[in-house]
Amino acid sequence: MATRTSPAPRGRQQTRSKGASAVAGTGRSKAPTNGTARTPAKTRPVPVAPEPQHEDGPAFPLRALRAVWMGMASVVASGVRTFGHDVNPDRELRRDGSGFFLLLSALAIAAVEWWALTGTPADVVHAAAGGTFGWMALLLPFMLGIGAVRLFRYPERHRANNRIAIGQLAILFAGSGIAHLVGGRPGLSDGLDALWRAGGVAGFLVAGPLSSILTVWPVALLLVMAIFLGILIVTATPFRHIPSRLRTLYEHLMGQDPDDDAAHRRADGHDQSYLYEAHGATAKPEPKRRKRLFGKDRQEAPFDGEHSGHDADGYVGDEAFERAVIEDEERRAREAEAAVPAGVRRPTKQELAAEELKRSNAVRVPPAEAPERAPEGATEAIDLVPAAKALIVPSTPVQPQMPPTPIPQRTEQLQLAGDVAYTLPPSDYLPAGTPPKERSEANDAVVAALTYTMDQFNVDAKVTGFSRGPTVTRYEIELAPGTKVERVTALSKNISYAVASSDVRILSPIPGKSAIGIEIPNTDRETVSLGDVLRSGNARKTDHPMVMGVGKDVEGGFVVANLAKMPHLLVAGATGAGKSSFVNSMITSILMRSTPDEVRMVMVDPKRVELTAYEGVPHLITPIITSPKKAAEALQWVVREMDTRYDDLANYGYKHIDDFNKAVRNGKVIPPEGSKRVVRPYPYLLVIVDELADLMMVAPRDVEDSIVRITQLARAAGIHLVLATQRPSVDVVTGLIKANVPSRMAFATSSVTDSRVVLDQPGAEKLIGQGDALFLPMGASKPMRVQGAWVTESEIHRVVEHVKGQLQAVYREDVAVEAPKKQIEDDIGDDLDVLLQATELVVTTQFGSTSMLQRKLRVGFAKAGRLMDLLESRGVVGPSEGSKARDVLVKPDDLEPVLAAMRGDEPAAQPRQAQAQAPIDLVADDLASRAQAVEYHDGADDSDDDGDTDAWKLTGR
Ligand SMILES: Nc1ncnc2c1ncn2[C@@H]1O[C@H](COP(=O)(O)OP(=O)(O)OP(=O)(O)O)[C@@H](O)[C@H]1O
Repeated sequence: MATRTSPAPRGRQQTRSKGASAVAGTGRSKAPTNGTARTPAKTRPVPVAPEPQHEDGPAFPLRALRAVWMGMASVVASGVRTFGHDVNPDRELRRDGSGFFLLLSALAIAAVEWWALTGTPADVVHAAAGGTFGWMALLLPFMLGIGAVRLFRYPERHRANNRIAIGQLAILFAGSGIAHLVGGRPGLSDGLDALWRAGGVAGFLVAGPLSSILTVWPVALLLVMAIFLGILIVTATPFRHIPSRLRTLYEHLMGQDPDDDAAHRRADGHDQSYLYEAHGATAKPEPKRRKRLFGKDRQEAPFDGEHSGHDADGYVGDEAFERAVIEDEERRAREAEAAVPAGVRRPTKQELAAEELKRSNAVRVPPAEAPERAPEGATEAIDLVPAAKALIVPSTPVQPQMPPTPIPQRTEQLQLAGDVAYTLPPSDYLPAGTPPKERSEANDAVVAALTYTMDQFNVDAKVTGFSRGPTVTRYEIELAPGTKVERVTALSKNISYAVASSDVRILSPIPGKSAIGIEIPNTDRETVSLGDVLRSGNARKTDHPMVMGVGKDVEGGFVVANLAKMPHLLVAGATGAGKSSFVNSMITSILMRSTPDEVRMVMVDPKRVELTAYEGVPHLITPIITSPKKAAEALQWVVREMDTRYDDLANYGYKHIDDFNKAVRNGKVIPPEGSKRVVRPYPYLLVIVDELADLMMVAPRDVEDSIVRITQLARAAGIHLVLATQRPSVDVVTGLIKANVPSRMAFATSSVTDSRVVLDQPGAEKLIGQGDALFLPMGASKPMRVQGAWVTESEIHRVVEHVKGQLQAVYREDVAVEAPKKQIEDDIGDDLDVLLQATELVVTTQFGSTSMLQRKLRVGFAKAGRLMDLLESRGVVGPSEGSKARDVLVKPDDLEPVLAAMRGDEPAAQPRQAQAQAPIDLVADDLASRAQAVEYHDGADDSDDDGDTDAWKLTGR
C-alpha cells in the first residue's frame, strides 16, 4: 500500500497526482519542524506520486469544455449542498461532474417521458430510455435525481451510493419485466415499438425467457420479490428489521418524534439514514444547529449576568481539556500530521475511500449484534433490583447531536408536597456540544499505521473497522485463521510507537466480539457536553430523580446511570484526571432533573473550592461541610438518619424506601393512634465526599465505621454515598470500604497499584486524563471506558441560580447539633484523665514542676514530661526554663473553662449555628421545633408555622 507503481489510466492519474502532490507538499513543509524529532527510523521510502504531466493532458478545446462543464456542475452542486442542512464534502472526493451528468439526464428524460417533449433530440432520449426500460422510463428521472443528489452531497460514501444504485437497478429491471408481462409479452417479431410500449428491451430480456419456461404468475411473483429486495437494498434493511423499520417509518410519517433514534438504532442495529434516503431527501436531517450568540458558539457564549449576578465573562473553569501550552490550530494540525509514523505515507483520501470499498466488513458492527451490555453476574447480586439496571445501556455507535428537547419528560411545574410549585431548570441552560465526528483524518492515519505495523511484522490480520468515541477510538482487528491473538498483543509497544502514543490499550477480545480492540487516543478529542447526555434518549427514558449523565462510551453512545442502583460509588483518579468535573456533572444532573423533595444532598468538600458553587441550593440539608472533623460527624448523622428510616420501614412493614414512599403517597401509612406525626415520603439522600483521604486522615476509624455501616445498609433506606479521592491507596480506600462500595469510576491513576485498588485490575493508569475514565458499575465484570460529561462553571452557576431562585435552603440543624460533643484533641489521646488531673494540680498549686507531677500523679519521667508539653501547648504553663519550675499562666479562677476545653466540652452549638449561614428565614422557635422534631417517635408536633418550608422538609417529621 505504501508504493504504488502500476500506471493508472490517464484521467485517474491526473486526479490522483493532485492529491499526491499535496501529500508530498505537506511532507516538505513538515521537514523543518519535525526534522530533529522525527527522523524516519525506517528507510522505507515515502513514495512520491509523479508530478502531473501536462504535455499528456487533453487538447485545449477539450480542457476548456471540461472546465465549463465542471464550472456549471460545481455551481449546481453547491446549491444542492446548501439545501436542508449544509454539507461540505472534501474537495478531493467531490464528483460534481458525474452528479451533474445524472441530473441533466434526469431532466432530459423527465422532459420527454413526463412532459412529452417532441423533436429529434427528444426522440433520441425516448429511444434510449423508453426503448431500454419501457414504462419504467417514467421512474428513471427519480432514480437519476437521487443518484445526482447523493453524488453532490455525499460523494465519499461509496458503499452507500453503490448500494442504492444496485437496489435501484434491481427495481428498474424487475419493474421492466413486470411491464413486459402486463404489456402483453411482445416478442421481437412484434417490432421494437411494441417492446417499448411494454417493458422495453430490458423487460423483454428479463421476463421473456422466463415466462416462456414458466407461466406468467410465478414469473410475476419472482419479479415482485425482486422489487421488494431492491427496496430493502436501497434502504439497507435486513429482513429481521423490517417490522421496526416500518414502525419507524410510520412514526416518521405521522410526525411523531422519531427521537429515540438511539433506541431504535440499538434495536435495529443500523443507521436510519435510509429512511430519508428512501424519501429522496438523501440525508437524515440533523437536529437544528443552535444559533450562535454574537458570533460565538453557544457553549462559549458568556452566560448573562442577569441570572448569575456575575459579569459576562463566564467563569474560570469553563474550558474543557485544559492545556498548559497555548498553541495555535495550525500547530495542532501539524501535530496530528506528525502522528503518522515514520515510514508510513499518509494515504490520500481517494486511496482510503478505495480501501474502504474493498473492505468486506462494515466499519461499524451493528449494535443489535453486539451484546446487550447487561453486566455479567448481575443476577447474583443479593439485591432485589437487578444489578444490571445500575447502568442504563449506552446507545449506538454513532450519535448525531441530540435535539435540544427539554430534559425531563414530565410536567415542568413540579408540585412539591404541599402547595409549593417548583420549576426545574430549563434544558437550554446546558447548551448542546459540538456534533460528534464519525471519522476524522486522525483515524485514517491510525488505520494506515496499524496496517503498516502488522504488515511489517508479518501478522496476518487486518483492521476491519473502528468506532470513534470522543476521546479514544477503538480499532477492531480480525485475525486470519491460524493467527495467534498473542501475535497482535505482543505488538503493543510497536503499535504505540507507530501511532506515537503511549496510551494504547489492547482489549483481547472486545467483549462479545471475535475481534481484538485497540484503543488509541484521538489526537482531536471532543468534549461531551452534559446537556447532550441528559437530552439523550437513554436519559429521557426514565424520570428517576437519581439519574445522572455519565458521559460517552468508546462507541460514541451516551452513558447514563442511576445512582440509586449503584448503590454507592467510589470515584478515584490522580489530580487533574477529572474527578471534580465528574462530581459536578453528577450534582448538576440532579439539580436539572429533581426537586429537593425527591433528592437531598450532603456535600463534604475538604478542599473548600470544588463544591462551593452549590452553596445554598435547596437540595442541601446542611451547608457544604469543609472541615474533615465536621464531615466525620455528618457521616454519623447519616448513620442515625439511616437508622431512623429503617425503624420506619420496620414499623410499617416495608422493605424499601420506594415502597414506603408509595404507600405514604397513597395514604396507606397511618401513624399510631395519638401520634401527631405527619408521615411524609423520604427523599433520596445523596452524600458526596469530594476527598475521602482528608477525612480518613482525621478520624480513620470513625469515618470507616460510618461508611461501612451506611454502605452496608443504606440502599434500602434510599441513602447513597459517592466517595471521591485522589489517593486511592489502601489506607484511604480500605478493604472494608472497598468491599462495600460496589460501583467504581476510575479516572487516570498515577500507578497500576492505584488502578488495582480502585478497579481490582490494571487499566486506569493507561487513561489519558481530563475525563477519560473506566466505569465499573455494580455487577459488571469489565469496566467500560467513558469520556466523562463536561459541564462548565457558567452552566453550573446558571443552574444553581435558577434552583436557588425557586426555593431557599433550610438546613437541618441536627446534622451537627446532635453530633458527639467530645472533641478530644488527637495528641491527648488516652491521657485525658491524667492530663485533667495534672492541669488541676498545676493551676491550683500555681507550680509548674515536672517532678511534682511525677510524684503526685505517680507517673514516670517521660509521661510527666509529655503532660507538661501538653500543658504548654494549651497555654497552661510557659516554656521550659531549664531546671526551674515553669510559669503557670492560668489562674485558679479560670480553671473550669480550661478543663472543659480539654474535655472537648466547648459549646458546639454557637460556632455551629454561626456556620450554618443563617438558614434562610429560620427563626429560633422554628429551629427549636425542628430540633424537637428529630425525635419524632414520641410524636412531636409537625405543624410548623412556615407552611412553605414544611412542605419539603427532609424527612417530613
Ligand atoms: N469530562 C471532561 N471533559 C473535558 N475536560 C475535562 C473533563 N474533566 C476534566 N477536564 C479537564 O481537566 C481539568 C481538571 O479536571 P478536574 O478538576 O475535574 O480534575 P480532578 O481530578 O478533580 O483534580 P483535583 O483532584 O486536582 O481536583 C479540568 O479543568 C478540565 O479542563
